[in-house]
Amino acid sequence: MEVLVPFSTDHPKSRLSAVLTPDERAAFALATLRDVLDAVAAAGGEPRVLATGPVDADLPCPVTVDERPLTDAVNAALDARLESEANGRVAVVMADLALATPDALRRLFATGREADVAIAPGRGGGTNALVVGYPAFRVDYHGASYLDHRRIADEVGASVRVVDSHRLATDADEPADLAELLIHADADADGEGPRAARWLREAGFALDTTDGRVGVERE
Ligand SMILES: Nc1nc2c(ncn2[C@@H]2O[C@H](COP(=O)(O)OP(=O)(O)OP(=O)(O)O)[C@@H](O)[C@H]2O)c(=O)[nH]1
Ligand SMILES: C[C@H](OP(=O)(O)O)C(=O)O
Repeated sequence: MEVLVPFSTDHPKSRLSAVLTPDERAAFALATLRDVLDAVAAAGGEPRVLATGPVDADLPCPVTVDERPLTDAVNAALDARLESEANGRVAVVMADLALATPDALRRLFATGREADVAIAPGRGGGTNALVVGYPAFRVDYHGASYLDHRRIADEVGASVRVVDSHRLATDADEPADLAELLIHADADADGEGPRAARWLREAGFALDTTDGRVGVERE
């Protein structure tokens, strides 16, 4: 299954600007993208990065550059693929799913074969990953896009399955998400763990468990 991985090269991860400089945000976003591409390939998907501009790095898969906003770029890519492939399916997996594992993605892809649309919601109402096998379905990202995607599927008569996955629900959007990333990368790491968590540790981030909800602190 082809797996589109949208990636913003413009001002990535602006919601992390309180804790990371622009160069750090770009490096962290790239580390996370690489983790996601590896996990997609290990799950049997064929990743393709859908980027807003050229990616200044060697990536293990093709890159399509489309400067349009996220929703327009993804819909154009879905159109091109679903029209030409009868019964074909395309997945869209966000590049900031720092905890995505091959197992979690395999489950997403398998669920996507059982319905017209499979959605892995993000915490906070976003759509972190989906599989589309229904040409009339269109994405509409931002805001509570999980609810919007369910409504759109309903309107066009597409069946929906929801993938309930902690790993796919966690995206690296805000400083609190970095704690989530360190917690689970630490618990599951064999060897050095994924690049994104390693990058955070090397940048001096550690869990802050001193009081209340666990967060991150930086040396
Ligand atoms: N191709 C493409 N990808 C995008 C675009 N905007 C965001 N993305 C990617 O879509 C995913 C979800 O993005 P968001 O979390 O909404 O945005 P972000 O740029 O990562 O972070 P913020 O600036 O904090 O909103 C990430 O993988 C982004 O790299 C866009 O306009 N085009
Ligand atoms: C793209 C957007 O991501 P978020 O801003 O919720 O991370 C969404 O899932 O609709």
